[in-house]
Amino acid sequence: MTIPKTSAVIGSGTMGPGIAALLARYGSTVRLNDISEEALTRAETACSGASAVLDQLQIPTVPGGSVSYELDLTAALDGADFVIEAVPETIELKKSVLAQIEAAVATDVVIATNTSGIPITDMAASMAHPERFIGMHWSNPPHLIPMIEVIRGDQTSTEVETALVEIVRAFGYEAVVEKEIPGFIENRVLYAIMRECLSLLEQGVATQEDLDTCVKWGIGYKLAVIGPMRLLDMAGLDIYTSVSSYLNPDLSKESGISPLVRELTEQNRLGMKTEDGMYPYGEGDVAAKRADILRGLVTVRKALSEIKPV
Ligand SMILES: NC(=O)C1=CN([C@@H]2O[C@H](COP(=O)(O)OP(=O)(O)OC[C@H]3O[C@@H](n4cnc5c(N)ncnc54)[C@H](O)[C@@H]3O)[C@@H](O)[C@H]2O)C=CC1
Ligand SMILES: Cc1ncc(C(=O)O)c(C(=O)O)c1O
Repeated sequence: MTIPKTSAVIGSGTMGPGIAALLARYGSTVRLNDISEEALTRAETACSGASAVLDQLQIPTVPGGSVSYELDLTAALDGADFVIEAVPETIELKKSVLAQIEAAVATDVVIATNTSGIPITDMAASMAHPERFIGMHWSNPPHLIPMIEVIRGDQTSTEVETALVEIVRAFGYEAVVEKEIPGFIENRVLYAIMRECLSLLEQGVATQEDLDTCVKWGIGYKLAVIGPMRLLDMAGLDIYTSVSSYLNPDLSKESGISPLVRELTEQNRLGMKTEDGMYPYGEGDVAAKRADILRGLVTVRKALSEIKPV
């Protein structure tokens, strides 16, 4: 399967609209579904924004693609060749939505989940046809970050994995096919970074601004060009051995949720979505920051497409 003729994206919050816009750009007829009419209204703006970004990246439009916004789940799923689930990250909700999806599509329709790291096998436990269910972990923003993790559950068929890799590559994206482990690869590494940053912030060793500046320029910039395994060879494994001998024992071992994040979440200070989180946001700040982020990601994506990261 290359790009599916008809797709359904279930959940149109942070991730759904960008996923839908990319599928449509490549010619799929996409139905974007949500239980919230307000979310679907916001999604129309988000999809237009994502499409404008794809224009900036000069991604050609394959004729025939479209996005429609469907409050009714059965209507959204009617005749779908491919379904992506992108509802909130709780396994009970995902299982419930998967059951509804299975009831509405043919038994051979591929159902992919955008879970950030819930084991696919666990999610598939109550499915009638787990062989067609697979992890398809996009990174935010999905229409810009050209790498998707593909994760089989223990009953996912190899044909479905092959079909999904074909779809990912049809977007010109990197497909990383992985073993099933909580958090997969990307989030295990990302959350190790976040854990250490939050620990340094909680200890008063660094401010949010210090952490963002140091990680962006000292790590992110470098790792955008040089992968961490290649960087080990560049630095020298002897250096890594010396440094990790004293540093690894000193790194954060926090196994729970960061106390600071827990406190902010309990205060409903969730970040941009509530205009207050790690940073405060005044009038217009969120829109301005989002625009800056998109501008930066487009610029870097274009620059990186000039080279082949090592
Ligand atoms: N936000 C992020 O940076 C990333 C999130 N993910 C994963 O993608 C999934 C979605 O995440 P977000 O888009 O951030 O969540 P979100 O909370 O922004 O959006 C979820 C949407 O699902 C809708 N929804 C809830 N129950 C539903 C149902 N029964 N049927 C249809 N829609 C329903 C909500 O109304 C909401 O609009 C999660 O599994 C998350 O872990 C993956 C990569 C990145
Ligand atoms: C904080 C955070 N958590 C999860 C994810 C994900 O990839 O699932 C991301 C992301 O950048 O996509 C993230 O920033």
